Amino acid sequence: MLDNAAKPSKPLVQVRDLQMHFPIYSGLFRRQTGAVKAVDGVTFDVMEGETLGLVGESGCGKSTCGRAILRLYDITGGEVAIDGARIGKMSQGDLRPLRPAMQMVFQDPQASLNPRMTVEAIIREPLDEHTKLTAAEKEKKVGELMDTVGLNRRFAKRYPHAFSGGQRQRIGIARALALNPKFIVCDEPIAALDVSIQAQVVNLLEDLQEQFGLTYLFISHDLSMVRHIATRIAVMYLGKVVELAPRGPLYEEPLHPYTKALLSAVPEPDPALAQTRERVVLQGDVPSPANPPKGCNFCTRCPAVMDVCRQIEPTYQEVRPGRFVACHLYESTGTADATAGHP
Ligand SMILES: Nc1ncnc2c1ncn2[C@@H]1O[C@H](COP(=O)(O)OP(=O)(O)OP(=O)(O)O)[C@@H](O)[C@H]1O
Repeated sequence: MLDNAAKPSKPLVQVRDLQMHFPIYSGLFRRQTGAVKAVDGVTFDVMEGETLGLVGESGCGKSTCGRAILRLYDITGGEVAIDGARIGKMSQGDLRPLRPAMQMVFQDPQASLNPRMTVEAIIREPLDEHTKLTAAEKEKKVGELMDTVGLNRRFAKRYPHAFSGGQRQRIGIARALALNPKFIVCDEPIAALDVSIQAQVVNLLEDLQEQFGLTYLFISHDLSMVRHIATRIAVMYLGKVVELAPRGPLYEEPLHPYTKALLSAVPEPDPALAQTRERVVLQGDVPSPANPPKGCNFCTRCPAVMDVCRQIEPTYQEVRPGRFVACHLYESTGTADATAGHP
């Protein structure tokens, strides 16, 4: 297991009040009648060399958040800085030279790899687009990348369908590594794989992080898996981060009622902690991100709901060193306002 917690580091990625709203059009004239607030005011840092886990139920906005950070979308609001470069409002042209530094590994290697391209061509494509290497240099680099991710070079001329799910994910990872990135968004990279293969891919990602000093945003709905790979974890609910904490404290003592509920459904390997953990069953469904509740987004399902929660949105604030929570239960104990210091 990788433990970066002790390494002092600086933020590589800074996300501030990020918003990604998808317009809803309806009627004869296709007028905009609303918006899906998939990401609605997310703030966090990803420290150099760390793995920040981003967890939450399906549809809470994790993938949209990852893609918006990489500027695969024109974001609705907020700012993103990568290695000091403010990219939130940059044009795609200005972003181009920065693209090599930030890459993505997708959930479904089957869908994300072009079935009509050989493995060699898939891995070489970013080199074709972003470098002036000669054909021989590219061939050498592709071979090295295949070695790095544990793919046999002999299979370079084969097509993705000839590979297993785990091997296809290795192809996706090799492609993501081709331009020597600093930051990789791993969007549920093992969710589509057999359980027996998942650990191998996680181990590969950890080895690569160590070898190349990579920084990961690791998106997953699987809290027991994230516990093994993430240094810190951000919990999302309905477009917002409700809690962010280092791995140990989050699992030992979750603060936000939503985190408590999520964790109560995860088997706890530590018997002492398992005894103290109360089972929280959430009532009702997640509201639509097109029509989130007034006040706190979680108020319609929160077991600890108070009157204020239905009126006023809680402030996302540092309630203990390194622990950020958006919940009225902790407002009075807050040590900082939302703009002073960041996770
Ligand atoms: N291009 C889009 N246009 C409109 N709505 C979208 C678009 N992409 C995502 N959404 C909506 O935004 C919300 C968040 O979706 P997102 O895929 O980011 O969630 P997620 O947490 O990653 O879920 P999952 O784990 O199922 O992928 C959902 O309600 C989804 O339907």
